[in-house]
Amino acid sequence: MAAAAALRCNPRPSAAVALRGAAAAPQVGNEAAFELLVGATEPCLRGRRRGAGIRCQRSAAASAVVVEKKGRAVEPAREGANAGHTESELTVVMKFGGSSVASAERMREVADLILSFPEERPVIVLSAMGKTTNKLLMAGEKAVGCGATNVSELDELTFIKELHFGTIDQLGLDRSIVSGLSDELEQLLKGIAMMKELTLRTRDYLVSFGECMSTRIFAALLNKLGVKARQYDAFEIGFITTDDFTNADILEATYPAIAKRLHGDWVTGPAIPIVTGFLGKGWKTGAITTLGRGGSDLTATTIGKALGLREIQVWKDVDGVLTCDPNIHPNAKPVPYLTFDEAAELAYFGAQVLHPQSMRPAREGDIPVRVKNSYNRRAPGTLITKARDMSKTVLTSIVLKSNITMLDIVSTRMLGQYGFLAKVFSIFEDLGISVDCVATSEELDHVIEELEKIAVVHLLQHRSIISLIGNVQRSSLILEKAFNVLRTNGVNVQMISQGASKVNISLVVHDSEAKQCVQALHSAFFESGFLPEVNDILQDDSVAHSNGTVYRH
Ligand SMILES: Nc1ncnc2c1ncn2[C@@H]1O[C@H](COP(=O)(O)OP(=O)(O)O)[C@@H](O)[C@H]1O
Ligand SMILES: N[C@@H](CC(=O)OP(=O)(O)O)C(=O)O
Repeated sequence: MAAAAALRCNPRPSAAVALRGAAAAPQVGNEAAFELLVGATEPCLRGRRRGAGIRCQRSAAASAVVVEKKGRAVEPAREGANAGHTESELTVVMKFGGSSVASAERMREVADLILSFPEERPVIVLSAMGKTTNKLLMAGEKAVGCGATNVSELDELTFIKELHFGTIDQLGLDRSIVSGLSDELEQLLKGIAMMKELTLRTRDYLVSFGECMSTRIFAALLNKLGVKARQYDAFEIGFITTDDFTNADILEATYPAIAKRLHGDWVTGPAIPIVTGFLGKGWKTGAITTLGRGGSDLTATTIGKALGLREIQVWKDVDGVLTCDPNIHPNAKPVPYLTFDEAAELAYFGAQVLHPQSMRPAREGDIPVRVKNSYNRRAPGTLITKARDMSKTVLTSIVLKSNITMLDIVSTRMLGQYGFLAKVFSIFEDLGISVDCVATSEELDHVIEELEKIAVVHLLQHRSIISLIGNVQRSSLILEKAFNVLRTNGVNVQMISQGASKVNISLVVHDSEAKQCVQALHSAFFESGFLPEVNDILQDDSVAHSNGTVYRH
């Protein structure tokens, strides 16, 4: 597991506690300091996305800027989330994650679920079956050292073949749907074994087999059920990305390209499009890229925006976005409504339920996102929109990101605050490391070596970031309650930071105390009657959207 880092820059040795800063325009006063929170796998940097001038995780800023500059999708996409749709148009995108399509039985249920909405004309986005992506990665790692002759015997390869061919058999489909891909996969693993290396580019090609196979099987199932479906590999229909293998960003050209292809095909011969999630094509290399783990959510929202669909649905194995990770607290309960900002913040700070970049296209297209449970269709889920009534909201959700490394940086030279901060950022930039993506200790070593030329650097490992997502207009109330809980539990908070987006307060604590902290905070905020309004909201099954439309579950 890659280490993550929280970074605290203190240009004035006298400043004791680092409280926020904006990298774009550090308005730090004489006594204040500057701090960053940086994460390995997800971004946690204040100000980073707001123009910090450094490379962002997943190069998100790059593509986002292009999108914003050039505006939204072109024809035939419709304007706005609520544009009227004619019979000839696709209406929603429904994304099903790996857990939703993990077996033949699950595929049947998902087919049944889709068909239970006869009024919809959906685009379907699928992830790889179950844990296929992990197995493919493991097979690749093992292939590097096992020798070409032993590849066929790799447990992971056997598992993947059995899962997919077994599913095909149980569904009464033809094995030829994926046999070519299966052979190609084995060949690729042999190639990796011969080369004794697994590059990021090869890694993306390798994991693409998961989505390529699941979508072929599912399209064949629908066709067998008498429902016309057409399979698409995202990298063949216009998902154009940067060439940042394993973490590619979707480029602007994607929107008109996929709109043209999907809409055009639908009009000439209606068939439910079944699209591979997670995958794209690098614009320079032409090679298969992936959008980062969990990237199928982003595929779905990209399609939603491109086609100007009425709604984006992401079907998971939980009853929506919950008040915290259910693996940390069994009493985590669904959050009925969220804004795009809240959902994005939640995802950025580590809630596994949504891909960190996935809210961007939905927000830009103003398309509501509904998070639903494919195992429990009747659960209302979470509706994510541009705005919601925050008057009763205090706290929405608590997110934990563990295994963070904190860098305490104290200036040793008279560079002045601005110069010092600029230098700190440029060190990361020069090393080609995203400050929120300091992935390995080796990378950290280089950073520290450089930083030590201008500062005294303390490395504090095994830290966790606890993010309190909610109404920061009520930050005093949140902090009062949170510190009360932490004090009662004898926990020492090592850093505190409030996001510029006004929906997030982050606390850094030691890893060993983090889980217990989240549990205590969850109990205090969501289970002790402190927030009766949450229960009020749960009773209410509708919410007024900013444009006056009332959405109902
Ligand atoms: N705040 C949260 N709300 C809901 N689920 C969460 C949260 N934090 C972590 N999770 C985890 O995220 C999982 C769902 O995300 P993911 O596995 O990516 O779904 P899928 O593969 O179906 O797209 C849940 O099973 C849950 O364990
Ligand atoms: N299969 C990819 C992409 C994805 O989105 O998966 P899921 O929807 O199951 O999180 C992954 O495991 O990362």
